[in-house]
Amino acid sequence: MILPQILEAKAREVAEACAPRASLEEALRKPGLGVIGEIKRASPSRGAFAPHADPAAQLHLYEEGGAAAVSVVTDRTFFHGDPETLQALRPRTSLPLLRKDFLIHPLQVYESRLLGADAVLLLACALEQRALRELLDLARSLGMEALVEVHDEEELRRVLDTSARVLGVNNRDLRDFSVDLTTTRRLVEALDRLGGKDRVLVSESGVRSPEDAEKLARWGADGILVGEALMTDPDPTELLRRLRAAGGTP
Ligand SMILES: O=P(O)(O)OC[C@@H](O)[C@@H](O)c1c[nH]c2ccccc12
Repeated sequence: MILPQILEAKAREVAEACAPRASLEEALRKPGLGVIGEIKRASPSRGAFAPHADPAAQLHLYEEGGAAAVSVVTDRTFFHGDPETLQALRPRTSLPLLRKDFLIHPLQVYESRLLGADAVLLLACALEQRALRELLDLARSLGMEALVEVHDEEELRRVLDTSARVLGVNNRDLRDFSVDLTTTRRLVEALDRLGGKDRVLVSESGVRSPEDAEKLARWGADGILVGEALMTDPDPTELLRRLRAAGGTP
C-alpha cells in the first residue's frame, strides 16, 4: 500500500509549511527600539509618494539599516500595493515579513501564509470580537503571528481580552488622517494600568525623525513602524540607523 506513505509524507509537508518561521515578537523583544520598515508606494492620506520605488532594493536598504522586520502593504486599490510583491520578497530575506492589508475573512489569512508572510495585520476597528479571535487563532495555527492595531483605549481593552501578543498603536486617526504621536504615550499608560505589560507594543504612523523615535522609546514603545519617511528619504539605511540609535538600540 502506497497511500499511507503518501499521506505520511503529506502530513510532514503540511507541518513544515505551518511551522513558525522568523518571529516578529522575538525581534521586537530585543533590547532597544526595534524598527519595522514598511514598503508602501501610496496612501489615501498622502497620494502616491514613491510610485517608482523598487521593493527588492528597499528591502535590502532596510536590512542594511538593521530593521527588526519588514512590513509590506499589499492593498492595490487604496495603497497601490500588491500581494505578488510580498511573494517576490519572501526568498530574499530571513527577516520577519508582515503583510499589511485589511483582513476581514479567513481566506485572506490562508492567502497571507501562501504568499510567505510571517505575520499579518489585524485591525481591531475593522473586526468584531469574534472575528478578531477567529483570525488570530487561524493565523497562529498556520504558524503566523499577528500585529493587532488599536486607536483608542476601548479597542485596547478588547484586544487585551484576546491572545494577541503584539499590539500596534496607530498614531493616525483614520477618521481625519491627523497624526498625534502622544496617542502612543496615552495607550502605553493605559496598557500598564490594564495589566498588559507582557504584551509587545509597536507605535505606528507619522514617525519621521530620530527625535520622534527617542520620544516613543522613552514613552515605552518596544518598536516603531515607519513607512513614508523611509520610502521618501534619499538614504533610508542611514535614517533607519539613526532611528534605532535615538531609540537606544545597542
Ligand atoms: O507611512 P507612515 O506614516 O510611517 O505609516 C506607516 C503605517 O503605520 C501605515 O502605513 C499604516 C498603519 N495602519 C495601517 C493599516 C493598513 C495600511 C497601512 C497602515
